[in-house]
Amino acid sequence: MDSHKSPKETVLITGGGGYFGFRLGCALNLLGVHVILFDISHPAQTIPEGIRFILGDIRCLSDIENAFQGVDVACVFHIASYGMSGREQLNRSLIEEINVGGTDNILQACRRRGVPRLVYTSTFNVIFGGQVIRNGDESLPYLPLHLHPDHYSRTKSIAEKKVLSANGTALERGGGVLSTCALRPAGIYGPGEQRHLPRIVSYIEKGLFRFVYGDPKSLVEFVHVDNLVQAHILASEALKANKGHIAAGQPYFISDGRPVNNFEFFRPLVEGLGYKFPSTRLPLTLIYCFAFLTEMTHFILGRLYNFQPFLTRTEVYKTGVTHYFSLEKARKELGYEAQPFDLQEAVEWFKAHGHGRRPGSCDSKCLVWDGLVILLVVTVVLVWLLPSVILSM
Ligand SMILES: NC(=O)c1ccc[n+]([C@@H]2O[C@H](COP(=O)([O-])OP(=O)(O)OC[C@H]3O[C@@H](n4cnc5c(N)ncnc54)[C@H](O)[C@@H]3O)[C@@H](O)[C@H]2O)c1
Repeated sequence: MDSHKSPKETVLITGGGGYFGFRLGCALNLLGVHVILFDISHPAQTIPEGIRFILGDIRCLSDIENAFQGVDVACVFHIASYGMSGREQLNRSLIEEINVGGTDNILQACRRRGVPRLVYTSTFNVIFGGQVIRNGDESLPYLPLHLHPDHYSRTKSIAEKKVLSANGTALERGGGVLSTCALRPAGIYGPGEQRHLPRIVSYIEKGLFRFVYGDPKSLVEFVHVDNLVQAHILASEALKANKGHIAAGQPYFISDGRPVNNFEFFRPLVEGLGYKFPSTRLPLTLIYCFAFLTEMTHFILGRLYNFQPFLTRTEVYKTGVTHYFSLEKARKELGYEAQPFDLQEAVEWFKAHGHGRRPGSCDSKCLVWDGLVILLVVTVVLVWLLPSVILSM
């Protein structure tokens, strides 16, 4: 953000208590921007001086209106969302209320309060739903809503369309129109990331990371949190009149620009924490069936015990099926250049927080988990084969 020309600009970040929103808020604060973080939960870290935190729910219009009281917000970064991974993925009504209803409320508040710019944090998943995509670009059509394997991706797609079609709508205060754009990030990583990495580390530590799956040549992408911060700041600038509103109404894919096999990407984390990288490779369809069974079990038992599913179908696709996108449009129109990062910082973060293999620490526990994993695989194979055996009788 151009801190020299607009040092007193105020921005509001929904989901500002979360991993990415907080990181973006801190970066903008360092640039001299006035930052308001708006979230239903407090950030995990101490809030730096100069940043204001407002506790509130995007499902509640009055909470949002209160956050806008007494300030002229120049840009909203709409980052808050729900249902991305693990057990959250299976709570359909909450996902819809937050991702769709919450986005409606934010757009309405922007128009009422005369906020001229909004950057929406979308996802690769609005396009990808398990089909192979190599170097796709923004001309690709949205995945039809009924083909989404999960409700989070479906609702992110609905919300992105709402955000982009709100571009150019009249503001009720101060004249002018609302300019909007959407950034579609790959999987986010970085030090202190709390959504994916701790889950992976806990699987490694429990000895559950005993196999990989899918084609070793399959490629996916990731984005370092600071590259994503850079992209959001550039997108906010590219919505301004002095940049010809070039980003207005536009979506952009954002990644590190380095397609990589999902499991190879995590190799430095596994080995950096002192564990052996698994050599067993299972077929993708087997794991997909297993994920399906896990989801069914959660559907039946989830009300009694809301356990964390080992993997969901969407997670199997996202990790095992090739999909990567071109950064050309983001480079040309936003000036985005991905910086080189790797998982080393994250490894150091986990070590500093007491993780890492101690000699002889997991051998007996691992035997138990090996037994359980074998049992699960056998169950899945049986459930998989049973219908065809019955049909052939
Ligand atoms: N993490 C990834 O790998 C990934 C990949 C692609 C896209 N995204 C998108 O990036 C964004 C940020 O992801 P993240 O990993 O930082 O997620 P996160 O879960 O750390 O942050 C989301 C924040 O939204 C807040 N929130 C949820 N419901 C809310 C509500 N009703 N009102 C106000 N705040 C609410 C949460 O409390 C949380 O702090 C999300 O929009 C997500 O869809 C993430």
